[in-house]
Amino acid sequence: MNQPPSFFVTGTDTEVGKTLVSGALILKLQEAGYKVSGFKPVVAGTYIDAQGGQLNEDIETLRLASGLSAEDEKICPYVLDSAAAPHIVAQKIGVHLDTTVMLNAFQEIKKTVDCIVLEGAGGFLVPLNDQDDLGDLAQALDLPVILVVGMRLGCINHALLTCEAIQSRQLSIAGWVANTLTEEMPFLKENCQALQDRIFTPYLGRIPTLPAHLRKVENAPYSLEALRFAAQHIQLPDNI
Ligand SMILES: Nc1ncnc2c1ncn2[C@@H]1O[C@H](COP(=O)(O)OP(=O)(O)OP(=O)(O)O)[C@@H](O)[C@H]1O
Ligand SMILES: C[C@H](N)[C@H](N)CCCCCC(=O)O
Ligand SMILES: [Mg+2]
Repeated sequence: MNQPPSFFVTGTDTEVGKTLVSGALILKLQEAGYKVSGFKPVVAGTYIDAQGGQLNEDIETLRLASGLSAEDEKICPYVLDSAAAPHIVAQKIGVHLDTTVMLNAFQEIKKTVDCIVLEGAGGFLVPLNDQDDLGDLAQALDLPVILVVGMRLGCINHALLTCEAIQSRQLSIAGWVANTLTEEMPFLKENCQALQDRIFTPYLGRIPTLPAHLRKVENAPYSLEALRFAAQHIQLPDNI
């Protein structure tokens, strides 16, 4: 069996469904027979769970999808408490977000799995420190990118800008996903078509609005059921 590539999942913005799609991709790669782990280079925003543990929703979702327990491999080297731009939160507490630390953490996990689904933080050019941003990390890893488009007004421009930024770094876009954040988006079909007409990379599918019982609750990860629902509506990039 060929080794699949790892993927860098980015989005048109923060809160567009990158975690939902990353979890769904992990499930699909597992279904295809691969050992997969999620990875986050940095998270910003934690909550305290019933057992008093300090957790992050994205890490817990990726851990759940990957079938990892809390004791397993650490899938995020930087866990910051405040839900804000990571480089600002880090600076406030005197932490330098170091891309080398992220690259090393990624490579360590890579030794234990066939492939990694890395979820970015916010959009593609979110800064990590005064020099580097997430696009630099994607470039250093040289990973194919999967773009999640959160279907809301403004997403056409955001999607096209993001594609330009990815391609200007000589990275390939393995595909893009339309994620229907709300049912009420006017002209949803036309917006999807406008994107398909302008993004010349594989369209991996459209995730409908999650049914009410699958919606994510605050301070908790997505359920496996929600990730399975999303997985049913997307396909893996070709040749996997
Ligand atoms: N298809 C969908 N239907 C309904 N709600 C959705 C859908 N996709 C995402 N959401 C909601 O949008 C919010 C953001 O989703 P998610 O956490 O996956 O985004 P993200 O891009 O990973 O955000 P971040 O930048 O914080 O990592 C969540 O509250 C989630 O429940
Ligand atoms: C806290 C949030 N959920 C994300 N993890 C980080 C989003 C950073 C956005 C920064 C920006 O583009 O202005
Ligand atoms: Mg997320």
